[in-house]
Parts: sequence; structure tokens; C-alpha cells
Amino acid sequence: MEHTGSPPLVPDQRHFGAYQYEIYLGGLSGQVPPITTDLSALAEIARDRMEPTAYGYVAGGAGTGATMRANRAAFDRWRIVPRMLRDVTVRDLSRTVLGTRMPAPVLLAPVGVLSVVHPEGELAVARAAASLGLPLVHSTVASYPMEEVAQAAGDAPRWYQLYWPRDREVAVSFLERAERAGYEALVVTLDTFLLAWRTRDLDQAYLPFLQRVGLANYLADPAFRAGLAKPAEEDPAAAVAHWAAMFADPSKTWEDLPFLREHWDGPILLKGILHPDDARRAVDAGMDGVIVSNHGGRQVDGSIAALDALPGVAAAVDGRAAILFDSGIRTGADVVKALALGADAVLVGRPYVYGLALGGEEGVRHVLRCLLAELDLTLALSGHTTPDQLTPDALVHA
Ligand SMILES: Cc1cc2nc3c(=O)[nH]c(=O)nc-3n(C[C@H](O)[C@H](O)[C@H](O)COP(=O)(O)O)c2cc1C
Ligand SMILES: CCCCC(=O)C(=O)O
Repeated sequence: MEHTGSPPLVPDQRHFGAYQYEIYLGGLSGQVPPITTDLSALAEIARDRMEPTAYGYVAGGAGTGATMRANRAAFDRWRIVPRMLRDVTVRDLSRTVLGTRMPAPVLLAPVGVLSVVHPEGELAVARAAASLGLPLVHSTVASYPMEEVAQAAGDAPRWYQLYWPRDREVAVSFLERAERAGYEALVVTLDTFLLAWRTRDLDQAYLPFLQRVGLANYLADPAFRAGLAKPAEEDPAAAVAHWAAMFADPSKTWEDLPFLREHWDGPILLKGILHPDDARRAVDAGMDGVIVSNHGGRQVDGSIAALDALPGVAAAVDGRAAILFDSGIRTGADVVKALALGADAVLVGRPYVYGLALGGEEGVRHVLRCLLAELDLTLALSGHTTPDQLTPDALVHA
């Protein structure tokens, strides 16, 4: 049967919003999605199905959880003001950030130790991200080494997150390995040179690293192994102690940044920037981008909400570097708000981790498709066809 003027039931499959119709059509054969489409409800569902220790680690924040709550409250205070009659039939969410083309301005935030959530951990995440073409940021404390994750990602874009170790040889080795394995940009996380006071983990006396989860990148590293008196297999406790002593370096300052440039040819982003002056300093030091982030509320209890920090950083950077954002993104509308306030792209953290916990690779893909679908639909329904059209004018502060 030919269409005679009426629109097709399933809209253009190139639009992420088509996932909505795929789900509705599944209903005709009695299917409902395996996991909720309400990404803000994922944590609650995951709590009942995950190991209490793993759930506590993922869901937890620093101290009283005030920063996590602030992250969400900040999103609630901004409201989108939809515009009408603007022909939004054809939409294009793709964007190129620091040379990496992405089908939508969304990346998977670096999250460590994912095998505590699902045995396939970062490999499942890499496959899910690759199937959608979304860039993945591989954590230094991942439970699979960067070379295996790169292989799982195939042709899909990938960035590397560095926890800047005290040991210079290990740092150089990590950067060389990441470059060899095809990681395109370097994300240097500045806000976690110490682990914060995390009461959920403390109350359960749980730290996955002590069980050697999260040490895969280190144990696969010749420079790290060279620093061990005995092979890790013979003396696992000593390997963990060595890791804990060199994993990060609280003495680092702005003067140390040239080291990164010396050992990394591609773009460099600093993650954990919240103050406009730090953003300015990053740009002045020749960094290519900043990630406005409070680590999902996991480091400083009572910190500024990441979204509240974004406009100030955007003004300070003033187009001279890329601005990425994370901490609190749960829905497509949240992505719209962060883009409107000056982010070139956002990273999403816990939601995909819960997807992994609830459904492995397929669960991660479902969560990401929900986020992208809602982003596409929100963009269109508020009168826009590309992320470039989003400016602070699209919002009011309620
Ligand atoms: C379980 C867990 C582990 C994390 N591990 C890392 C990490 O290894 N490196 C890093 O830079 N950030 C890490 N983060 C922080 C995320 O990259 C990101 O900043 C944060 O999750 C964003 O907030 P959201 O979870 O509210 O989306 C981790 C976050 C979680 C929840
Ligand atoms: C010691 C590294 C901690 C991993 C991390 O970034 C987190 O748990 O938030």
C-alpha cells in the first residue's frame, strides 16, 4: 500500500526519536521494554537487583549526599520555553567535538570498576556505545585493560581518562598505551586525587580496589609491574598497596600541565572544573577543553551543583576551548538544558551503569537510546532542529 498524503507511522529512522515508535509497535505483539523508559527511576529499580555493596558504591555520593541532590535541584530550576511553528521535520543532532564526530552530543562518562556491576563490565559498555556510535571515555581504574576495551569498541570513537599517577614512568606508559590503542582525546580527572568521605561505602566497609577490581590497567602495565618487588600473582596485597601509594598525586599543580602536552599529541581536557578562574587557567595553559563536573556529587559534599557552575565557566572560556558537562544528567531535557547553558556535549554516568546492572550490553543500549530519543523529541518539541540552535534564550530560571 502506498502512502497517500498521511505521514508514515514510523518516522524517519535516522531520528533517535524513532525508538519511541519501535517501543509502541512492539506493544502490538505484546512486548514491553525490559527496563523502564523513565531514566530517573533506574536507581530505585537497580537497588532491588544489585549487590548492596555494588549498589552503594555506584549510587553513593560524598558525605550527606547534598551535592548529588544539588545537581538534580539545579536542573529543576531551569525550565525550557518551547517555541512553535518552526518546521522541525528534519533534525540533526550530530556534533564534532575536538575532532571527534558524535551522532549526538553525548558521551559515556568514565566509570571505573564496572565488573562489580556486571561480569562483562566495560566490554559490554564499549559494545553498546559502539553500536550507537557514541564515544566512550575509558577509566584508568576500569576492570578491563584499555586495549581490550578498544577492541570491543572497534571503529567507534573512544577517549582515555587519566588518573594521573605519582609515578612518572607509569603515567608515560599509560599515555603511550592509550595512543597506541586508538584513544583520540585525553581526559585528565583533577578532582579525585583522594577518595572523599563516602559514608555508604564506609558503612559497608567496601572498597572494590582492595579486592583488586579496578587494577586491570595497572596490572597489564609493564611500568607498573616493574615497580613491584614480587609479581602481583604472588603477592596481591603488595600490588594493591603499591597501587594505592601511586594511584594519584595531591601535590600536582598547574605547573605540572606541560608534562601532559609533552606526552600526548591529541586534545586534552581537564575534568572537574567548577570555578571560572580554573577554566580560564586551563585555557591559558593551552588545554583544549574542560569538563564541568563535580564527579556526580561523589567528592565534595556541599559543593556547587555542576549545572550552576556551567554559565560562569562558559563565560570565562568564551569559545576558546571545548566545554563538556556532567553530573546529574538523567533525561533528554537535562541534556537540552546543559547544551543551552554552554556545553558542547555532555557525559552521562550512573544511568548507563544501572542499564549495565539490569541488562548487560542490551541494558546499556536501551538506556542510551531512551536518552537520545528523549533528547531528539525535546529538541523538536521545543522548536529546534540542531544542538547549535540552543542558547540560554531557550530557558528561563524558575
Ligand atoms: C561508580 C562510579 C565510578 C566512577 N569512576 C570514575 C573514574 O574512574 N574516573 C572518572 O574520571 N570519573 C569517575 N566517575 C565520575 C563520572 O565520570 C561522572 O563524573 C559522574 O558519574 C557524572 O555524574 P552522574 O553519575 O550524575 O551522571 C565515576 C562515577 C561513578 C558513579
Ligand atoms: C579511586 C578511584 C575512584 C573511582 C572513582 O572515580 C569514583 O569512585 O568516583
